[in-house]
Amino acid sequence: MAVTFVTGNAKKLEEVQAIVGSAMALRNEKVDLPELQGEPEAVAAEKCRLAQARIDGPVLVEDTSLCFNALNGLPGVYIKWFLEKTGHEGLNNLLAAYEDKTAYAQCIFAYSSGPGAEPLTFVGQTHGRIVPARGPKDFGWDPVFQPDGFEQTYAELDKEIKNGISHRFKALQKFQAYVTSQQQQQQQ
Ligand SMILES: O=P(O)(O)OP(=O)(O)OP(=O)(O)OC[C@H]1O[C@@H](n2cnc3c(O)ncnc32)[C@H](O)[C@@H]1O
Ligand SMILES: [Mg+2]
Repeated sequence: MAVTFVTGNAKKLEEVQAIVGSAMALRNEKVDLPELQGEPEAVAAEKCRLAQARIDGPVLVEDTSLCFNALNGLPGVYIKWFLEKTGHEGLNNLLAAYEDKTAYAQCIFAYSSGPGAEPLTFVGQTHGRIVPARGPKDFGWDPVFQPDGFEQTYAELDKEIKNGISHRFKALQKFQAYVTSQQQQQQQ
């Protein structure tokens, strides 16, 4: 049965489709789920329960955090509001008082196989640092995040390169490995 990926974010959906390709049957439902608070895994799991309440069958959601090491992981799951209210410059300014500009991007997919099933979570992280904005401004905080090992920001990197090293890619790899293992068990 096709898995329904629930997100209100068209750019996320594009990346998920590009990463998964034809390997998995995914359909999309565009629902604006509430922005929850708490620890990232708990937020992703609760988001999945809320999505499952609206969708019959297997459901997948993801929640993305941008975590500054100098701030012990904040803005974290609240990055959406920080970005919206302070912009790229504000994100840089948050770190003005600190030497340490390192950060990590984190994606947590939460999957429920059907109503009543407890969500499973799959975490992916990519480490890097926060820099003044460079590159196209069409996806979130991509212009201010420069992944380790690269001279370009996420926004400046070719899409295929971002999708081969990203927090989203790493989390999806784990999710896809889980799905494959489930399919193998069913065949036995
Ligand atoms: O409906 P959902 O899936 O929740 O979509 P959303 O846009 O609300 O997404 P989140 O709640 O996960 O909030 C994450 C924020 O980070 C942004 N974001 C997510 N993934 C990103 C990425 O790979 N690069 C840059 N910005 C990203 C996104 O636009 C939001 O502002
Ligand atoms: Mg959201």
